[in-house]
Amino acid sequence: MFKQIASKVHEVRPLIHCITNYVSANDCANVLLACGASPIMADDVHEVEEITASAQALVLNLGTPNESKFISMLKAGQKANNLGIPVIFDPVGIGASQFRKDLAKTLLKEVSFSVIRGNASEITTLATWQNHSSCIDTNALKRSSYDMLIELAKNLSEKLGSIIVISGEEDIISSPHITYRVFHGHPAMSTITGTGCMLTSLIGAYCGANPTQLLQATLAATLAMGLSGEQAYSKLCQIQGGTGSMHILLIDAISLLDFSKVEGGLNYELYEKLS
Ligand SMILES: Nc1ncnc2c1ncn2[C@@H]1O[C@H](COP(=O)(O)OP(=O)(O)O)[C@@H](O)[C@H]1O
Ligand SMILES: Cc1ncsc1CCOP(=O)(O)O
Ligand SMILES: [Mg+2]
Repeated sequence: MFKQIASKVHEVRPLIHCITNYVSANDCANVLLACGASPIMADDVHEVEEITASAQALVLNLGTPNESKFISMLKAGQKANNLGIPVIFDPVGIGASQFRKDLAKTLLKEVSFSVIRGNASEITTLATWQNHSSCIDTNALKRSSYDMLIELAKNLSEKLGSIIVISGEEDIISSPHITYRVFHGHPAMSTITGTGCMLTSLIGAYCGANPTQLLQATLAATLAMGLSGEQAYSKLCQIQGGTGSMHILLIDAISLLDFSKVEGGLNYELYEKLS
């Protein structure tokens, strides 16, 4: 199934419209090319609706926000919603300023997101804005922090109607009723900037090419990123490279990934609550 989802990206070559930050924009464009998609970064208000209309997915990334980029995000997001194009949101550094929080709150109100991907701190910040009693299960607080994050992802997904991805040492992918845990990746991935943004773009590509299977596409993209991180790190050790090489090796690995050739199999599971 994952092989089929990934192959579809190469077949369809979906155009992915990214309104994103200037730190990782180039990496995201290269990751999209590496997985078989076609990137377009465009954020001027005069063209975003037209570009979104010709795209198969829209990625909104809050990494370097400003007022005019925000207006563009709103317009592009609403256009995508009207046309049924999946919209993916990356709330980068959402806890860092009141400005980012206000922008994200408005986006969540005005745009319907197919997928929201962030690290644990970003998604926890989003969850605290929702109704506490339904979002944070107090029994879950007593269990391990991953159990707690899983409950939080599930509840947030139900509340917002979006697939929630919490990335990190373990990745959580949750719809309201189905939750997966992915155990791939490597700590070296967080020694370079933009790996989260790259994962969000990859999710955009996989969803854009597989719009009727958004949960499976999101899971496949998350597995693809984790596996690529592992393969990049293993090559990095062979060449005794540093973080600059890790950056390049990661993009290499995404372009070379073949799900049918994954040694050791895929390490993920459907989460089932024990209590
Ligand atoms: N300690 C880790 N072990 C394994 N994979 C990791 C680790 N930290 C990050 N990753 C991987 O790096 C990618 C980016 O995740 P993350 O670092 O959470 O995003 P962000 O850059 O937005 O904070 C994901 O594919 C995630 O699985
Ligand atoms: C460092 C930085 N500053 C603004 S956006 C950005 C990149 C963040 O990328 P990621 O969340 O993927 O590490
Ligand atoms: Mg991030």
